[in-house]
Amino acid sequence: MSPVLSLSGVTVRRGRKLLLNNISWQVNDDERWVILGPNGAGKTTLLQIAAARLFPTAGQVQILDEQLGAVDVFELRPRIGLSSNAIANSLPGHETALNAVVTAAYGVTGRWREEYERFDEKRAFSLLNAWGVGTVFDRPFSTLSEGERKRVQIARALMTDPELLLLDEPGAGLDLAGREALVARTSELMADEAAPATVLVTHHLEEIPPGFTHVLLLRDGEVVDAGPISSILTSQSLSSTFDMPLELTERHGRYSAFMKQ
Ligand SMILES: Nc1ncnc2c1ncn2[C@@H]1O[C@H](COP(=O)(O)OP(=O)(O)OP(=O)(O)O)[C@@H](O)[C@H]1O
Repeated sequence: MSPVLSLSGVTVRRGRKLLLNNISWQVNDDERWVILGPNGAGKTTLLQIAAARLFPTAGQVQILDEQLGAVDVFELRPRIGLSSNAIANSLPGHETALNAVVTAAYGVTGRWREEYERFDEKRAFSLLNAWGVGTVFDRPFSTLSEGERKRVQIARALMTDPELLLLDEPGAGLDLAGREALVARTSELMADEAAPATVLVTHHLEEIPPGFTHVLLLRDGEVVDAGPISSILTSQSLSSTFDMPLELTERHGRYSAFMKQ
């Protein structure tokens, strides 16, 4: 077990607003973390830091044994798989699903004049297949359904065989069957010993795939609690995080929560 991500006293300030306040957090290579918290809690900001796409105003960030601020982020980023709305929005809509994935190998979003190795295209295709979207490989990204896009994005995030995988709301906008398929596939990936350390941001407890080991609860840019899901995710900790009396239920490794009646 060794750390892949380590934050110490991390603060992000924009004007007078503190987006993150004095966050200390460590992710080890065999851990799968979920980040939960209300709208505006700072989840995406935290993930952007973990992805080496944002520098903190104060504090230290160590990613894959490199110190943020003292490393060339363009060398570090290919070692981190990121699936987020921001990345999806930067993918040119006319690019095919296959190109949306294969371009990750070159750290770009659109195909230009690069000569892609046959090996890369084969890997991109097999990732599309593994995520159940192999049949849409030649369709423009903009014509894909939300569920197809989300799966293409995850395939893209895995293209460079990352050591750290960051998924920002991968289930947002999916219908029930799409969500369940995504949860099942992610859970399968997490069960693979070779899978990278993973951090998943979600709004819905139903989207936590079985196999996730840890949870970080965030509120107003501060950590409410963090640690193993089995001990940290409770009705009480959720109620404090969301400032509402909530009752947590767990069944076969799946979670949900409702307002206490
Ligand atoms: N450049 C900025 N200047 C000022 N405030 C900002 C800036 N960027 C983000 N914020 C604010 O920081 C807070 C945290 O944003 P962030 O997107 O990290 O939250 P989140 O937990 O991911 O929210 P959501 O669940 O709604 O996606 C929000 O209140 C947001 O409005």
